[in-house]
Amino acid sequence: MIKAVELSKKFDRKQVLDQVGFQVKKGTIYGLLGSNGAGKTTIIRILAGILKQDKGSVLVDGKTVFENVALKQRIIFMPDILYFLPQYTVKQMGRYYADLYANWDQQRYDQLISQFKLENKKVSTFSKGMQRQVAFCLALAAKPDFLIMDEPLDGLDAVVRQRIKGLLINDVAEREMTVLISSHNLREMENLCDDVGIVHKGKMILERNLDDMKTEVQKVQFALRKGQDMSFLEELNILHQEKRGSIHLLIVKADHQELERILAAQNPVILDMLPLSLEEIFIYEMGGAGYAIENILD
Ligand SMILES: Nc1ncnc2c1ncn2[C@@H]1O[C@H](COP(=O)(O)OP(=O)(O)OP(=O)(O)O)[C@@H](O)[C@H]1O
Repeated sequence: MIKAVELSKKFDRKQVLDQVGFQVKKGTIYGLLGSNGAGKTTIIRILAGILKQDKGSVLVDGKTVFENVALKQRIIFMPDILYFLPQYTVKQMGRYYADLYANWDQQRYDQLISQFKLENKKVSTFSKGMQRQVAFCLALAAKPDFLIMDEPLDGLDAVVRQRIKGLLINDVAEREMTVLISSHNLREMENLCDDVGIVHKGKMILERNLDDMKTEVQKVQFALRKGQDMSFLEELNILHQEKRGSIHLLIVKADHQELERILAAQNPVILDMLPLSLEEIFIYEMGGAGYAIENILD
């Protein structure tokens, strides 16, 4: 498990992180979401042991990362700006990682390199997107227990992004790898993460389990007969309500079947339970804090 407790950090006099806390459970993927400058990279650098917080603590498997060599062996940190040893080819980078990481799997590295169709050239001569693919091959072949990545899918085309997501999900399912991934795009994280946390101006403003979120909030449209009593609506936890002609549209925090039962009991003329995207749930749930959400829905 990765556990961050009340992390605070100032740069000069600016409070960049203010008591940020979250947990990434073993064998799950956590998405750290936020717009530019929210504090994601700072959090990730602290987790990776590159930067020291002013206050709070970070524990990985119950231990601190800073200056813990044995623990660092089990963690791969993929920064937003990649660094490769100058002059090193794809194969040479593999040999370098083999020396660093006890779990290194050469066969897997060779497989991944051929799957991504990467030639054995100097990594520095590759495009940014190809360098990112090499970084993923290295990270996955090192078989870390913890993989911490800062905006890793940026600049990759849709096919490669999908392939990488598949590989990550596979390692999480098979080896119980624990993943923390930062992103400024909620849609990108929707089919990847188990949990997400939204950081805004250095504060954690919302943390949710995505499966729970999808089962807890419903969208429904219905129409009743003219003049029919609507007082049953007062019993519902309505996040959003609209009326178009005789049709009512509701976003409600409720169990799917329970809501359907309540509405069906009114003998409606029309009753449709509608699909709801994660984006819509966030927008309605966040209410007044919508400003922080808009930027991660591009
Ligand atoms: N070394 C530093 N010195 C001074 N200020 C810094 C430093 N690193 C980050 N900051 C400031 O801290 C704030 C948070 O930056 P951070 O890089 O953590 O945000 P982010 O969420 O990763 O943003 P982005 O999505 O743009 O990468 C910003 O206001 C940034 O200017």
